[in-house]
Amino acid sequence: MKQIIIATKNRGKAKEFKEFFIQKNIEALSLLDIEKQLPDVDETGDTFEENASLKAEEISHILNKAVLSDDSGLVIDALDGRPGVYSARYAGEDKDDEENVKKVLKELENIPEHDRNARFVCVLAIARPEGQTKLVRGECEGKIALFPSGDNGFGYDPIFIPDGYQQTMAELEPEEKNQISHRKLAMDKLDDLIDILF
Ligand SMILES: O=c1nc[nH]c2c1ncn2[C@H]1C[C@H](O)[C@@H](COP(=O)(O)OP(=O)(O)OP(=O)(O)O)O1
Ligand SMILES: [Mg+2]
Repeated sequence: MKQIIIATKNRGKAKEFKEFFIQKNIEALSLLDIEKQLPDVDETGDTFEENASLKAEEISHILNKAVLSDDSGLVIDALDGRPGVYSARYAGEDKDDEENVKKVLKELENIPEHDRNARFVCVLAIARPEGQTKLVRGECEGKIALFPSGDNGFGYDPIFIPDGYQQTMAELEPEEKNQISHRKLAMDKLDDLIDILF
């Protein structure tokens, strides 16, 4: 089977990519599956595109192979777009999904339902030892719930209600999330580019 490397150390993302790629008969290996010790890439960019490029390019350079990376996060209108590119470290560098969720809910404490619009954003980058990095973006619109519910998924899933649904992403079955998510929408745009990985 063909294999691709996903430049991520996030277990939740890695699981979703394995599911997406297995449907294309491709095995997705994350940095958690690789013996070689790889650095945590500094995500110093101001945009998802910059950070996705940084991660893909650094890991591609070290492994001397084409790799795919994912930079993603939650953009909340009432918070002027925060946590945005800071989503993973919103409550501090020792990131913890639960603390991040708590901080967002606290900041939205007095915000009524109609002002809780948000979107999940996912930018995927393909970097190769030679050739320009390619980027695609997917977005999933929704609202921030008043309190967390559900045990599926990861990150901010327990507080994100996608448009058209009454449940949070964490209450959806993984298969349902994977049909509507920002990551799925970005994956769909990757289809035309995927051959450059091999
Ligand atoms: O589908 C999602 N459902 C819920 N939350 C999500 C999702 N997608 C991204 N998120 C949140 C998790 C994390 O707080 C941030 C990503 O940060 P981001 O730097 O891209 O990933 P990360 O540091 O966890 O792993 P890595 O950089 O190794 O890929 O957005
Ligand atoms: Mg990260």
